Amino acid sequence: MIQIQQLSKKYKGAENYSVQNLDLVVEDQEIFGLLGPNGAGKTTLISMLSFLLKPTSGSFTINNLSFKENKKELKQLIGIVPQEYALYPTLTAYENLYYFGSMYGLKGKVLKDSIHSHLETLGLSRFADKKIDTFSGGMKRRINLIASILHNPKVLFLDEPTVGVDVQSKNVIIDHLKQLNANGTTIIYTSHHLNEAENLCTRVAIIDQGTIITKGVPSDLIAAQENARNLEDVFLALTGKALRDHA
Ligand SMILES: Nc1ncnc2c1ncn2[C@@H]1O[C@H](COP(=O)(O)OP(=O)(O)OP(=O)(O)O)[C@@H](O)[C@H]1O
Repeated sequence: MIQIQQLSKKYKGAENYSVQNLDLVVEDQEIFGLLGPNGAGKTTLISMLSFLLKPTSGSFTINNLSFKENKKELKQLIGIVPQEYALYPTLTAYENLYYFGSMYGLKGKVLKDSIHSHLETLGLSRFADKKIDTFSGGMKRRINLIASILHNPKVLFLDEPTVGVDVQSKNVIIDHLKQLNANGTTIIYTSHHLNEAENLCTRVAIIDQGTIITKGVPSDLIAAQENARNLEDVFLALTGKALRDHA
C-alpha cells in the first residue's frame, strides 16, 4: 500500500507549488491513474514517489516503509518508467537491459532469463542485438518498460507509458501492464489517454494545480457527474476548457 501525506513540491525559484499538500492512499494491486491537464503536477508527483525528485515537505510510505528512513529498500521494491527514454543509443537492446538489470543487483542466469523473457513477451526478441538508435519510438518505449521491470518490482510507476506510440505498440504495452498487475504488481501511471484510463484503472485521481480535485472508480465518477458519458466529460467539467499554456 502507498500512503502519501501532505506531500508538496515547490521548485527552486518557482512562485507556486507544483504539488501541494497532497494526500492519497493507493491499495495493493491497484492500477491507479493520475490524470490532469498539462502542468497539473503529475510528473512532479510520480518523480517524488520514485526518488527522482526530493519533496519540499510531506511524506510517503510504500508497504509501510518510509521514504526517508528506508530509501534503499524502497528503491529495490519499486520500478520507474520515465517519460524520457533513459537508454544508451549506441548500445544494443540486450546491452542496455543488462546494464539496467545490473543496477538492481541482478546477475548471471537470472538476469539473462529475465531479459529474454521480457523481450519475448514484448515482441522484441529478434532485435536484442540491434543498437537502440535504430529503434522506432514504440520499440524504445517497450525497452524502456523492460529496463524498469527486470527486477520484478512490487510497485511500478510509469509516466505516460504510451505517449507517441502506434496502436500496436500501445496494445502490447497495456497488455503487459495488465499481466504484471495480475501477477501482483501495483501500478501507478500518468496519462492523457482518458479512454485508456477509464478501461484500465481500478481508480483514478484528477489533479489540477498540484492538488487532487476528485478521485475514485471511473464508473462512479462518471455516474456522479451530471450529463457525463465518459471520463473525458468528467475531466472537462472539473478542469474547464481553458488552455494551460505557460512558460
Ligand atoms: N524543473 C522545474 N523547475 C521549475 N518548475 C517546474 C519544473 N518541472 C516542472 N515545473 C513546473 O511544475 C508544474 C507541474 O509540472 P509537471 O511536469 O509536474 O506537470 P504534468 O502534470 O506532469 O504536466 P504534463 O501533462 O504537461 O506532463 C508546472 O507548472 C511546471 O511548469
